Amino acid sequence: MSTPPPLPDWTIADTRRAIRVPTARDDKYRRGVLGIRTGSALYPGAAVLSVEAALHTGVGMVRYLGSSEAAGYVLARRPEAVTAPGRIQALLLGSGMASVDPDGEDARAFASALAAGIPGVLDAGALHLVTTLPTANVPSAGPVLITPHAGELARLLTEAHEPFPAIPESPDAARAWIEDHPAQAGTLAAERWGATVLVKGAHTVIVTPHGAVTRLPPATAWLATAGTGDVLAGVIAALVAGAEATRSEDSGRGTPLTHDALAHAAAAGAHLHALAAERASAGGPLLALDLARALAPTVARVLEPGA
Ligand SMILES: NC(=O)C1=CN([C@@H]2O[C@H](COP(=O)(O)OP(=O)(O)OC[C@H]3O[C@@H](n4cnc5c(N)ncnc54)[C@H](O)[C@@H]3O)[C@@H](O)[C@H]2O)[C@@H](O)CC1
Ligand SMILES: Nc1ncnc2c1ncn2[C@@H]1O[C@H](COP(=O)(O)OP(=O)(O)O)[C@@H](O)[C@H]1O
Repeated sequence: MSTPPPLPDWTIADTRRAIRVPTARDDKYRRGVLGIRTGSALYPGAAVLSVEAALHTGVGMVRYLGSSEAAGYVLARRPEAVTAPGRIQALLLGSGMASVDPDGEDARAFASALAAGIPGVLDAGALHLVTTLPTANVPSAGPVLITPHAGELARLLTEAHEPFPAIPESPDAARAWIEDHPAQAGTLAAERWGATVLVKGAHTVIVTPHGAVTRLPPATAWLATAGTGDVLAGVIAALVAGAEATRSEDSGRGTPLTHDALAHAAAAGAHLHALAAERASAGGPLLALDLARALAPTVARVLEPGA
């Protein structure tokens, strides 16, 4: 296959445009509410990290709708999170979860959010749901973003019902190929499953189903530590909730967020994550929770005139 055309380099101004800055007319609901289904008895920390990241990126409210085991940790750390169900502008599913049952409650909740036109983000244990989404070809459905690392994308591509000829059969060889060709691998998945794909790693790229590719500048390799991907999912999902809040204010129901807008939020989220990593690391080791806390001053810095 041919290499998709790269877009121009990503800039601070591009990231700034993805941040929904509150105005005097806003309240917490108008700013956007993010639903989060992350964490599990096995990985409760991932729930804390994704919620922390979303709140520090800036969102009107987080509804934490994940496991009751993880909810206790989330609320102990962040009483700002609300566990009551209700309206949301975006839904994040999968960080810190073992393989999500396609017929279970989490998958059903995700599918009904999409059917209602709400954008969705799939991470970690929920990535495989992208292969069976009932709304993949429904124009009024919310668009889906998936955020795999090379190993997770290798599993998706090698286990696909209809094989991909370009992809080596063994998951290890496929992973190595994806690390060398993240844009091509992301394009295969995006075109096959009608989702926007963010391939994370040393070279993060975002691909839309119609083949637009965004490449992020390289981030610090101190990011290669447990929990930073859970933070990334929370950052991006918060920006998606803000984008959906703006879209619904401007256009109402019936015209869901476009994949271009979803990809823009994903790239801006990855950029904020990389800038916050610089701040949290300062040239040394960084911890995922400190990365999440560094997001608020990073957003402020990006919004400064002339940044
Ligand atoms: N604090 C938390 O709660 C965290 C939760 N996490 C969650 O953990 C789940 C699994 O994520 P992963 O990225 O680990 O999943 P992966 O499936 O990418 O990683 C597991 C793979 O790594 C291999 N592996 C494990 N230990 C290894 C070692 N010491 N040396 C070499 N290979 C090794 C395993 O054999 C397996 O193939 C996700 O749901 C994720 O969200 C992670 O984000 C880490 C932090
Ligand atoms: N070598 C690296 N250089 C720069 N960024 C990296 C590197 N390795 C990982 N990252 C980033 O760190 C994060 C790791 O995510 P992930 O693998 O899902 O970790 P976890 O599952 O522990 O949360 C991603 O944002 C990824 O882009």
